[in-house]
Amino acid sequence: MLTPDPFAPVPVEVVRLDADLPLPSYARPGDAGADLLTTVDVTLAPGERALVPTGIAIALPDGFVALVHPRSGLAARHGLSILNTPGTIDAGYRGEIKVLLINHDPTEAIELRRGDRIAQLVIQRFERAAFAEVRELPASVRGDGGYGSTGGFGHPTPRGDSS
Ligand SMILES: O=c1ccn([C@H]2C[C@H](O)[C@@H](COP(=O)(O)OP(=O)(O)OP(=O)(O)O)O2)c(=O)[nH]1
Ligand SMILES: [Mg+2]
Repeated sequence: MLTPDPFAPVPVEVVRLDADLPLPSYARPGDAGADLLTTVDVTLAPGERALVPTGIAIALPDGFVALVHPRSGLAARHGLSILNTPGTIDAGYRGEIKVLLINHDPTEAIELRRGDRIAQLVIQRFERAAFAEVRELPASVRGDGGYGSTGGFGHPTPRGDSS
């Protein structure tokens, strides 16, 4: 039986605004994230953020979104993250993809060089909601409990006992 290829690639048109740097690419087969590069040298002091250009602009098919995620290795080793993680690239956006990097390390600056891999782009399908106003929402087990209503690190506390 023919099974559909779950990894059939989604066609995405790309313009290289910086012709000397390569297209985004997947480091390993099956990876979800294609690495994005910085086109500029940038130094981030502890706590500092910067909007960093990647040199690419894309056109996603309708019904798809690209999400800009941090790279875990840079986060673990250097404290580098993305302030608005994940960044949302709308299908209709034709401008340069930029990454809002932030240095969470309390003491060390982070030095990035042009061509360094700073983030990864995950392409997904998404749903659009048809918002329908109602007077009252249907009942649910959770109700309006949130923000730790099930307890802390341990097992969830029984319902009605959030102390
Ligand atoms: O990390 C990001 C996030 C966004 N964008 C671009 C693509 C996206 O389609 C557009 C708008 O992003 P968003 O909707 O998150 O920002 P906003 O503050 O709501 O801006 P707008 O009013 O333009 O929607 O900016 C990036 O290049 N990088
Ligand atoms: Mg917006």
